[in-house]
Amino acid sequence: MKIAVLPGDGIGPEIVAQAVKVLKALDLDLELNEAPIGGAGYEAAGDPLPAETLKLAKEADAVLLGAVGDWKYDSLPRDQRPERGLLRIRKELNLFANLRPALLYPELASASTLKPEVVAGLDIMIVRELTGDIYFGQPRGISTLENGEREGINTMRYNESEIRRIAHVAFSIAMKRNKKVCSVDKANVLETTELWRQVMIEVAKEYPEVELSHMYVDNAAMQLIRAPKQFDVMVTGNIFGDILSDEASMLTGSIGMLPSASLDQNNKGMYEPSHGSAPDIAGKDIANPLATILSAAMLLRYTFNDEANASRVENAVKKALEQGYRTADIWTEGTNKVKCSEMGDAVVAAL
Ligand SMILES: NC(=O)c1ccc[n+]([C@@H]2O[C@H](COP(=O)([O-])OP(=O)(O)OC[C@H]3O[C@@H](n4cnc5c(N)ncnc54)[C@H](O)[C@@H]3O)[C@@H](O)[C@H]2O)c1
Ligand SMILES: CC(C)[C@H](C(=O)O)[C@@H](O)C(=O)O
Ligand SMILES: [Mg+2]
Repeated sequence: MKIAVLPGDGIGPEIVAQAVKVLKALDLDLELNEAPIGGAGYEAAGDPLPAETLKLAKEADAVLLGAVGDWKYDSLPRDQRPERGLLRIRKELNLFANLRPALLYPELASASTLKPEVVAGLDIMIVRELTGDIYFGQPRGISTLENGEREGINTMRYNESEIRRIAHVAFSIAMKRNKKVCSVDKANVLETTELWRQVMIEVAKEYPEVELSHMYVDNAAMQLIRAPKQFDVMVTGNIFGDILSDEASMLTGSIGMLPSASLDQNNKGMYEPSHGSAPDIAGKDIANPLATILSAAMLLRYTFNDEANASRVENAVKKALEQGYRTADIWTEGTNKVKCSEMGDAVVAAL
């Protein structure tokens, strides 16, 4: 198994080290190759996605990524900023399907800011389209108008085939779950998402067993907090999925619990936590590494088809939580507050 390991910035190196520790403890035939991305790529090669890093990622079966970004790069030209490196690698590898499972481990019911009964038993799969939408649409930029005023522009854009392929991913996943897909759009206002809705309805005909519903994104944001367990699979575009997945992470106790898989048509994938580089807590060994460890489990499941080891890692996470280990973000009275590296050790010990 050839894995490109891209720790990135901020807490990236700390959390990726824990996931690597867990993967190594599994006794698999692993070839791990590390390379810089994001701010680390800019420092090393003047490019947030250095050519060497991209080559390594393309040659690997899968990519394990930490996070990118730091405030100190915010004044760089946009193409040199860390986030652009992440967007480019997603596009270059054609990782159009971003799976973000929001699953509540029962031990963390009281770590959520919502009432335990609202979140108990939560198990939502957010399917976010990842290589289209306003993130990539042209034209974009900031220009100066004739009257001297500046104008910022981004273009929300989806073509039919992009919507169709993410719809198939969502419906196929729903077939293995509770057979419910909620498509989230803003079809009452935006033509892009009016087309999104039309294509969802067309594709749904190929999956007669799956119940398709539609929800406007503003209502979806509210429903996720009001009654999150009504959802099974949620499918949505890039920007709405970015926002709703951060929101959903809090249902699981912390943003530090939400893993992700970004897949191409052949399940080659990049695996990363849904959260960012958390510059506010970087370098202190206090970040929650579980989202990254759970992303490594997704790597085993989706790219290597190794359900046994994927479940082994997930069960070890569950056991570590049952044993009372908690990083600061999920700590509650009566549990054992541990550092990031100690949480990694606890998961390894529970394998
Ligand atoms: N996929 C990615 O690489 C990714 C995702 C989101 C944001 N970013 C970037 O990260 C930087 C910081 O962005 P932000 O502050 O808006 O979002 P963030 O997700 O980095 O942090 C938001 C808050 O959540 C906390 N947090 C995040 N991950 C945590 C973890 N594992 N354990 C404990 N607490 C955690 C942080 O301390 C912070 O208070 C920016 O440069 C942004 O562009 C990168
Ligand atoms: C850092 C940023 C480019 C990224 C995104 O918006 O996709 C992040 O927020 C995420 O959710 O992975
Ligand atoms: Mg995000």
